[in-house]
Amino acid sequence: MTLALRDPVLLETRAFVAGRWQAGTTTFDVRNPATGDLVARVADLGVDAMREAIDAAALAQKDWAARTAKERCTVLLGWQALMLEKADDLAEILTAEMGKPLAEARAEIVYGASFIQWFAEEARRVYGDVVPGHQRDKRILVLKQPIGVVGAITPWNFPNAMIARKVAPALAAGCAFVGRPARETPLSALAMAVLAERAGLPPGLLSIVTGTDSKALGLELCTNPKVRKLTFTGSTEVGRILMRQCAHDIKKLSLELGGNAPFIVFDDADLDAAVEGAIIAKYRNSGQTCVCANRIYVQQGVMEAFTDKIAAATARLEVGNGRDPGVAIGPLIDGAAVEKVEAHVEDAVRLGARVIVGGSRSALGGNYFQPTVLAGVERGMRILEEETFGPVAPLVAFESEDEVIAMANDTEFGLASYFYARDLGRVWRVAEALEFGMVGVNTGLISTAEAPFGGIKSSGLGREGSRHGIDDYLELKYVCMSV
Ligand SMILES: NC(=O)C1=CN([C@@H]2O[C@H](COP(=O)(O)OP(=O)(O)OC[C@H]3O[C@@H](n4cnc5c(N)ncnc54)[C@H](OP(=O)(O)O)[C@@H]3O)[C@@H](O)[C@H]2O)C=CC1
Ligand SMILES: O=C(O)[C@H](O)CS(=O)(=O)O
Repeated sequence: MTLALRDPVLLETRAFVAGRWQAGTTTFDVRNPATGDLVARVADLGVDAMREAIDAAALAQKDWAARTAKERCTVLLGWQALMLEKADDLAEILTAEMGKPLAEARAEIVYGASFIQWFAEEARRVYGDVVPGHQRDKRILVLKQPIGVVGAITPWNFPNAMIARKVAPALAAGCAFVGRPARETPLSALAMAVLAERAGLPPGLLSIVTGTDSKALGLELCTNPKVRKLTFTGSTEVGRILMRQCAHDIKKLSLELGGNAPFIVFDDADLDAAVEGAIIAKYRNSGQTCVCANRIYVQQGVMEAFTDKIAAATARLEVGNGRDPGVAIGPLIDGAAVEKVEAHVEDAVRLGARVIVGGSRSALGGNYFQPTVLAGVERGMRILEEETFGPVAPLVAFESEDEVIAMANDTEFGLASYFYARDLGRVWRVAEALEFGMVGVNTGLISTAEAPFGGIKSSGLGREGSRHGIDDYLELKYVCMSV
């Protein structure tokens, strides 16, 4: 498969390790989820390369931290500008390796670049404190200093933005960064590294180590004492493994894990707005985001009207190759993902749910699944208990506010949640009662660099974005000065 890139150099297949492009001795295939076509063969590196990257990062970080915040800001803004300038090429690469519709891929590039801009600006506002002394001869200072070398492990569903959301605060804070992208989607991260080098990031400060042995590469990041922080986005199951592996060194951790977002439609909602929000919250990235609406609760009095509207809107979603104009639902990442979605639908139907739209694999075959609306979904069905990570909207009826709050909170996860209502008292009560890190009120799209993205309970630790996001890459130092 040949990509039509204006800047073909961006399709880099070597790993970026310690300031050098390394081809390694073996490669692994990256295939297009839409067609199965080979996109590229990428360097398959191992633990030796990871150690080399970490060693180089530790050296480069000292000088980077010694630069002024304005100097770091300037380099990062140059990188951001290059990402935007090359957005079309970066989107082509992203869609080829991950499958999302081209318009969504381009939006992801802009989203990723917004984190680099945001934290470039935040770099210059990392303020410490001067505290009134506790004794006449004491002066108290609080310094904020970069934590050091940061390791990152990122998933396939946002192969640009999940790197950007981590590397931006890390570099802005004065840290160094060693990233290991998912085997399915390494090309977006490598293209970002090409642009980082062009932007003037010092050699060794940023490494992207590609390889199929995710366990060994991850273990090195977790256990190498030079790595002072690990940031991970992916499943809760893997997050637990990484957390255990980091325990020996007491590494600082940021974990963006799984979700099971409720989407609640009250009887005082603007139903057309609620349907628009549900379509975005459910079907963005073909349902493969951790903040997708996984459960849709509709108050009984508006269930029929809402079902008709969301069914009509879902039926209009075109399924196909993400490169084709007008496609809203691309392929899922692989066959296992399709099998999981299919199993959730089959389980729900077996237990009494009704298919209103879709309900099975697309006639296109391969990794395509029809956007689906299920009615009559009830507790005990897998589709409510587990994260589907696919284009299926399960509708659950409820009667009262208290009932739906209890159902919405009845999950180990606590990442995103959404509800539509217009009564002011209800909006306050529900927003405060939902046990999630993020609440969308009358909107189905909440992710932005300005806001703290993250969850509670089994959805993870820490926040990415906002003025809070850089704190996870800093250490506080208390200086008590006797004068
Ligand atoms: N909270 C959030 O922002 C997000 C959460 N997620 C969650 O992740 C899941 C889907 O994404 P998915 O990529 O399949 O998640 P996984 O957790 O399977 O994989 C995420 C990353 O971890 C790597 N990995 C897997 N096992 C290990 C290990 N033992 N040690 C080190 N690294 C490992 C993978 O590499 P490889 O693929 O090469 O094995 C990949 O790069 C869903 O639950 C979703 O909710 C996903 C994205 C965002
Ligand atoms: O990985 C994800 O699912 C992203 O965090 C979703 S978002 O940031 O694009 O909303």
